[in-house]
Amino acid sequence: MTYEHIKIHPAVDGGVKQGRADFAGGTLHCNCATDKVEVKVGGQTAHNHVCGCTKCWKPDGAVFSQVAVVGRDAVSVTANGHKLKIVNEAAPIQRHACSGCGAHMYGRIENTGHPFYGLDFVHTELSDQDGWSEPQFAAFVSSIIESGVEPSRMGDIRARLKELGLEPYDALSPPLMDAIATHVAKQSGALKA
Ligand SMILES: N[C@@H](CCC(=O)N[C@@H](CSCO)C(=O)NCC(=O)O)C(=O)O
Ligand SMILES: [Zn+2]
Ligand SMILES: [Zn+2]
Repeated sequence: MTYEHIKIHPAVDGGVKQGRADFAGGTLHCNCATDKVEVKVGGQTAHNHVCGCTKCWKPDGAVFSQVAVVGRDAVSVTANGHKLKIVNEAAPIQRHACSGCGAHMYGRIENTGHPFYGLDFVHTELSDQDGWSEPQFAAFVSSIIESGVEPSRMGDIRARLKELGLEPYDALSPPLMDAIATHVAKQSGALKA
């Protein structure tokens, strides 16, 4: 039995494409026909994953987003930055979206106490270049129900994610959850800083 007919995200539906260890970054463009917002990412991304949460940007028709992190110092807006608007200033991840096409160009954490402060969130499918790090797991899988996916479809969707080698989690992956908990424990004093 294959679950190939279950669509997750265009970047993985045909199989997960491996990244290149020597890839040193590239350029993202929004989906506007003209005056595209351009963002330079000056390094390879990490922790790429598909995310089912309602906050991450998904291409039309996709059930999951695909999102990775990179150091904030590596991210710069190189064209048409005037089109960018922050989706929700109050969210931990401030997503800078193109007001023309809606694509999220980068998500930035401004709270210096956040476990992931220093990392920006980017969607490397907005780049024409090959070599970006491949998605490694599926996060916030149960959250797709919040976007209207029928709960009865969850078994097939999780089976497809496993078939693609994207282990499904209902939060982030265990290493990332451990990193968050370690940060919190160091802040509270439960662990030595
Ligand atoms: N059920 C909620 C979950 C939203 C959520 O917590 N999303 C995570 C992961 S986004 C990238 O992996 C998060 O860190 N959000 C912070 C933010 O969005 O600013 C839902 O689906 O909405
Ligand atoms: Zn645009
Ligand atoms: Zn998300």
